[in-house]
This record gives sequence, C-alpha cells and structure tokens, in this order.
Amino acid sequence: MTQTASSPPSTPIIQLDSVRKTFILPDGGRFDAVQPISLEIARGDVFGLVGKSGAGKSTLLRLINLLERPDAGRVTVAGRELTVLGRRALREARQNIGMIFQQFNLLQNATVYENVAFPLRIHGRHSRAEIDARVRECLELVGLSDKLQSYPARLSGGQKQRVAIARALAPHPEVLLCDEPTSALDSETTRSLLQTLRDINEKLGVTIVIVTHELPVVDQLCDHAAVLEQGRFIEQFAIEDISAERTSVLGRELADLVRERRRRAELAAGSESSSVISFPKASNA
Ligand SMILES: Nc1ncnc2c1ncn2[C@@H]1O[C@H](COP(=O)(O)OP(=O)(O)OP(=O)(O)O)[C@@H](O)[C@H]1O
Repeated sequence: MTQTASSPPSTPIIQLDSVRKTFILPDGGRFDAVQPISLEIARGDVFGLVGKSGAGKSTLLRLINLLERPDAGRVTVAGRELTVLGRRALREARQNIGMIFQQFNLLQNATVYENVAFPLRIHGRHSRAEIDARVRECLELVGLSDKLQSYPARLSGGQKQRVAIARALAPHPEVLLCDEPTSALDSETTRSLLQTLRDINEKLGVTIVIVTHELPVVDQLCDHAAVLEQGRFIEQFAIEDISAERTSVLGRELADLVRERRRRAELAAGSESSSVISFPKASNA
C-alpha cells in the first residue's frame, strides 16, 4: 500500500493519541464512552479488546476507521493521520482498513460474488477482469469458491461471516477490524472461523483488531489484549506472558485460559493416543 512505503517496519500500524468520545443522549445528557485513550498496535499483531458490556470496546474499534469520529485526539493508520483527512481522502484511506461485524451486514439482494465485488466496484479504479480475479481469489481464501452465485439467505452463519471476510479483504487492506465476529456462531463454526482469521494474519500479514466478549476467542486468536472498563484501559498484555500479576478480573481469567491450554497441550504431547488438538499460536506473542 502506498501510504506505508515510507514507514519504518517498527512504526506501529495503528496509533491512537488521546482519543476521546462522548455521546449526547436523547435527554440531553452526556456519556463518556471513551475517555482519553492512547494505543499503539504493531504491524502484524492480532490485538483483542475485551471488557464488560458497555465498556466502550466497539466505540474504540470504530474510532480506528473513523466510523465514530473522536471528539479529541488523533488516529493514525499505516502512517496516515485519518483525523485530518477530508471526505474523499478518508474514503481512500479506509480502503486499507477492512471491517466485519457480528451480524455480517451483507447485501441480501446480491449474490456472494456481488457482495465481494461491491467494495471494488464503488471504488471504480478496477477493470472488470481485475474485479473478477480478486473476487474469486478472496472467496477461495475463505473456502467459498463453490458459493459464488448463492444469496446470503441460503448460507449458514459461518458462511455469511466468511463472505463478509472476503468482502473486507477484497481491497487488499493491511488492517482488519472485527466487531464480535463469532458471537452469532456456534463453537465449532467459531473454531474454524478463528483458524481462517489466523491464516489471514499469518499468510497475508494483515493486522487484526478484534472486539469480543468471548475470552476463549482472545486466548485462541490474539497475540496481545487490552482490558477496558468504563471507557478506560485497565491493563494491556501479551497473551502468552502470564508471569506478571494481572490487575483485572478479565486479565486473570485470560491467564487461567492460557494455563489450561498449556496443561492440555502437555497432556496431549505425553499421550500418543490423545485426540486433543492444540490451537496454533503466533510466534510473536
Ligand atoms: N450512538 C450512541 N449514542 C449514545 N450512546 C452510545 C452510542 N453508541 C454507544 N453508546 C453507549 O456507549 C457505551 C459504550 O458502547 P460500546 O458499544 O462501545 O460498548 P461495548 O463495550 O462494545 O459494549 P457491548 O459489548 O455491549 O457491545 C454504552 O453505554 C453505549 O450505550
């Protein structure tokens, strides 16, 4: 992507500098959903945002691509400060930031193919042949090459989310934002979707930021996580680093999951007949 060419590799791909978001409520009151927060996410990271309902996770995620505009602070993605861009430049910069949602947000009256082609068509810079090749490539990536002409209503939840991932990846983004991507899926489907997200991170180098209330998802997918409470960061850590005492309940629960995963992996390693499958973790955790 052109906007990253001049950035040294060590520069964080996402930088939030003292971003703040206050909502004005219907009764005229104010609600501070995100208190001033600063955050840096490294290129290639898989970063989880966890916290109780209403903690401000989704709002913070939406500040990264300016779906929510901060009241104060700066948002920089891939070396480009989004908070100073005009509409057209922002639209262009957002091509570098894909997003998926809990409820998939697919176009119901369009086929799978058309859904994935949509972001390429509205950008208008691609030939028909280029779009065709990219749509097929993205659908192959998520294992849906046989569903090109299906409509979303005919797909399972897991398949719908895969279409949403293919659509988000179509413009070659460097960042993928995921807002509760597995909350509407059963555990088996969740497991395979997480593997797909892992592959996208490892094979394509896409940086992933995920909001979820499911701690096992964070344990299985993420390299780093931050715990939010009432719009503030309580703590931030590498998932695999359980040596230091965690200060939040969620942080401690996540450390327990890591211990349990390691215990099961050890058991499985010691028993040839075991059928326990350990989930692969990234080496940069
Ligand atoms: N557009 C809005 N107008 C008013 N209040 C809002 C708006 N969007 C979010 N909020 C409030 O801001 C707070 C944070 O919302 P947010 O969705 O970011 O939390 P969350 O941690 O993602 O919670 P959940 O897990 O329940 O989705 C909540 O109290 C929510 O009601």
